[in-house]
Amino acid sequence: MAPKTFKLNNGIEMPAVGLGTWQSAPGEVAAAVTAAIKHGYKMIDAAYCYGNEDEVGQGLKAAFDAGYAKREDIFVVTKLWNTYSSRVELGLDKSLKALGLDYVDQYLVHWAVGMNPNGTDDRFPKLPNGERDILWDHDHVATWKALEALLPTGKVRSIGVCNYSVPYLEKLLAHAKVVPAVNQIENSPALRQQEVVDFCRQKGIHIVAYSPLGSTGSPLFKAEPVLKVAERKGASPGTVLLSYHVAKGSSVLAKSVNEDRIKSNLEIIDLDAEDLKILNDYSESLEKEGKVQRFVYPPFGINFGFPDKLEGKKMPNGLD
Ligand SMILES: NC(=O)C1=CN([C@@H]2O[C@H](COP(=O)(O)OP(=O)(O)OC[C@H]3O[C@@H](n4cnc5c(N)ncnc54)[C@H](OP(=O)(O)O)[C@@H]3O)[C@@H](O)[C@H]2O)C=CC1
Ligand SMILES: O=C[C@H](O)[C@@H](O)[C@@H](O)[C@H](O)C(=O)O
Repeated sequence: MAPKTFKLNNGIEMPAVGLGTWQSAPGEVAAAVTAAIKHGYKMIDAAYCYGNEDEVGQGLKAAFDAGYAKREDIFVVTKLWNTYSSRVELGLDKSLKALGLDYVDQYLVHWAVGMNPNGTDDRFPKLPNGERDILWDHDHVATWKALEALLPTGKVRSIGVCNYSVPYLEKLLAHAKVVPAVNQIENSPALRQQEVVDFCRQKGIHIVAYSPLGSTGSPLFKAEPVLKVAERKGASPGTVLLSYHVAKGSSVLAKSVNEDRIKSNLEIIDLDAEDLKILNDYSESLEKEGKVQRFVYPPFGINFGFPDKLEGKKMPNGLD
């Protein structure tokens, strides 16, 4: 049977499946969180930058008040936004306040980026030319050290990163006292990211797959190999796309604000070697043809070191 949790490198258990909340509209996300917990979700993924942590918090409270779960049964993840990269505890405190919680189960660096804390906007400061107001001398290792310092406060049970490629991880690990518990990355059969997945496995960093369904407006539900596995299993394409990660030993986050889809996304099935071969062959063919699909790549103008995106942009911190 597919595992329901995975043990992190600090010994705590992380659920295999979580509800995503990015782009979940105000007025919808609280109900989505409550419905998810009612139907058995044990993990909710949030972020300061999503601008909806207060509603996520309302959804959590409603679920706890209704007796669907207790606080300690739900693994709550949130993320440090780039304008707080040098004000880490403040960033966490703002998230905790919005969520109405006194601790989160996991706190993540959202991107290895610093953005101007005194710019035109709290989340997305811009330069007069419209570009993002990036701190080019930002040291992501210093931000990580500030996350490490949060552990003794009891306000976070685990810490990790998102969107870290191998070169960024190598630099981080050379200075880290605490190995990140997870690397939350975009991952799907259309973006297998084998290099960073293998590296993380070697280092004991658990992979959490985001945009597993291909994010908003996804073409993956119609991809022929996904449909083939769905037919073999008598399951929906969504179930195949989510079960694929759990079969590979990763956790997976699926966003929905629709109660039926929220419910169905919790159905994880066992994929066998033949199913995984069909999906892996699909990934390999996309890689060979240079057709891998990365659905989430915000316009930071930074080279994050992912092999499919080495487009000559600057890397901060002398990485290039
Ligand atoms: N760390 C990071 O930088 C990032 C983290 N994330 C996290 O990962 C989560 C998931 O990724 P996300 O990019 O949202 O995309 P997903 O791959 O989860 O896809 C979400 C989209 O698929 C639709 N959908 C959901 N379930 C089904 C289903 N069973 N059948 C058909 N359509 C479905 C949703 O619409 P509807 O709501 O109408 O059902 C929505 O449009 C995010 O919400 C966020 O929490 C995501 C991106 C980056
Ligand atoms: O978590 C989801 C994504 O990383 C999202 O936070 C970013 O894409 C953000 O909207 C941005 O534009 O930088």
